[in-house]
Amino acid sequence: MEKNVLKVVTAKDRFTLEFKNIIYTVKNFTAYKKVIKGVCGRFKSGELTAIMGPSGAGKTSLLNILTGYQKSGVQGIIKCTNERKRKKDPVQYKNYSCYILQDDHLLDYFTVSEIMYSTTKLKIDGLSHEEREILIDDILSTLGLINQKNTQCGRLSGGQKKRLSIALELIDDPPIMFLDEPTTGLDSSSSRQCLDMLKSLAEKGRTIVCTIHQPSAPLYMMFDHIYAMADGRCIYQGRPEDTVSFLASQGFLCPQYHNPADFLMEVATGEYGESIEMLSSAVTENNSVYIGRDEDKARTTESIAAIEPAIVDVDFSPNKPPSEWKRFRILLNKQLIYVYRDWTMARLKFLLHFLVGLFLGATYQKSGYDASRTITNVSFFLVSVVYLSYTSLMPAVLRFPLEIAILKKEHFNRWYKLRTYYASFLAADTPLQIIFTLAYTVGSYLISSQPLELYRFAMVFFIQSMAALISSGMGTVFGTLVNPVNGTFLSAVLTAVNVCLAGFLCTYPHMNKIMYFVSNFLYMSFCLESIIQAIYGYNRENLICPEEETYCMYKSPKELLREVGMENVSYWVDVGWLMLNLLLFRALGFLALKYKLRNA
Ligand SMILES: Nc1ncnc2c1ncn2[C@@H]1O[C@H](COP(=O)(O)OP(=O)(O)OP(=O)(O)O)[C@@H](O)[C@H]1O
Repeated sequence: MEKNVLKVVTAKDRFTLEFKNIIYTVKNFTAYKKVIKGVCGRFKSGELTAIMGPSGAGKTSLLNILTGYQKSGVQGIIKCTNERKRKKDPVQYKNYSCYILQDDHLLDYFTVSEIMYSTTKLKIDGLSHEEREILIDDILSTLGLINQKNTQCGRLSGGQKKRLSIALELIDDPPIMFLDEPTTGLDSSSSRQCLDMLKSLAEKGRTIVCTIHQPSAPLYMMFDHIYAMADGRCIYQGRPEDTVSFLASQGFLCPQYHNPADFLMEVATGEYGESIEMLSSAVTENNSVYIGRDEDKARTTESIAAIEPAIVDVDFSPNKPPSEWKRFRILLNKQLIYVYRDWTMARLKFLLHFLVGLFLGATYQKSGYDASRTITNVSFFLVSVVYLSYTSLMPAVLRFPLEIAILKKEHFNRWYKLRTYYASFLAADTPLQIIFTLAYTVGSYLISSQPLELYRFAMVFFIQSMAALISSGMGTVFGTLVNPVNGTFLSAVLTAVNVCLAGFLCTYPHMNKIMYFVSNFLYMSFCLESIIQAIYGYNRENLICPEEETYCMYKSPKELLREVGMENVSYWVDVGWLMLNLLLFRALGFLALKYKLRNA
């Protein structure tokens, strides 16, 4: 398959984006603030457009609105038209666009070629291995990344990461591209390379819109269309070479040899007196001139006509995407490779769980059969459940904020559905949690001298795994909804409450009735109850009372069950409640992610 990524876009797939009276209001505690104050404009195919303006002017807000990333608080009309179809709704033209965010969220442990390959599989179905390789080489060569093909993403420079983010979106070749500050953090030569590449893409008929801070004069002149903003209003839109004459017509004379972009920003920030109101009114008047300019229309039609005869095999009908099942397998594979490569994620944790199991087992040695240490043994299981819960909860709380950044970008650009991502996450996370729990349970169970009966071991292992899985689910919810600091605090509070009400530090017969009722909803109380049943229930024989002890109160396991108020507890009912807890937190995790993606 011969494929050139800088192909010409057919007339039918050229999109023009028009927006009218866009108002964006945000709520700051009790007050409302208008961030965008009724702007209008048109971004055409074949043009590289820059949204410019001083910091806080509303550039990113406008871009978020045009991409459909920001929906709440927005009023106005966005219309996307092309030669054959009339599309009015951002949700519809979203299928033809991509949004490259300012921060490049990439998986550090994958090489450029691996991440490109897995993304081609997520985006396009039905290509052979060779065809994918050709497509990848083509895109990487175009973006000057071919020499970094085997470099890990984490080791790329800022500019290379930016180009890789663009390369990933070019795989399914969208005719509309939005980029938030593609040159921020790049030196002048990398900025030029980046704009050169965007310009080439635009010249072939794509609609390319990016925000930019304050370009140098040569970079400014590379754009086809400037959309300048200040204080939520548009203060100039037109060709870069017309900037100086427009400002002069409004009484702002640009000094000779001064960069027009700098001058525009100086005027925007009020260095030459109050200007925003006047300029935005002038732009509104001129809008009809720019938008409806006959000469422009003629130019567009002309350029399409000139390009069309050269078109070969360039239909933009979206590539055939793979089924969500295929995507699930690709994502799962990616997650497993990542877990394998990041040795702290699996190997280090496995080793630590095993060592801590040995350590705690040795600490509670003999407590499993010694009747004088029965209470100590119950505390051993409480400590085990707390340990396994906390070590599953905290990584999820800390990991998810990073995960969401990648998820937002990939989900927004239609790489996969949220449910596919979540299913692959669960499919990778569940066995991991179970393996970690096994690493802990084997050593701790044997060294603390618990009954050597396989079914009791299996019952304890099962409950401890449930504790780890439920906590991981809770961690997903906290990590998604709140920042790591608040997530850590919430986790600590929740664990402390769970420990207090687990039925050991304060036994059920001695517990306040309301607190006893509350404990019925806490997973740790079910965990402890069912483990005590597994160890001391099921007609366990009397424990051994050491010779040096004159009396062992809990020689009979039934006595312990009676004392802690658990003689009528059923292991399987507790398992049922734990399953419900698990389902609840996994479902909440999904809803939290959905909420987060909707309210990006
Ligand atoms: N959700 C929000 N809540 C409160 N204020 C907001 C919100 N979103 C944007 N703003 C405010 O709106 C203004 C414009 O923000 P925006 O990020 O669009 O500016 P910008 O031009 O992209 O700035 P910069 O170049 O510094 O990134 C800022 O004053 C910002 O604080």
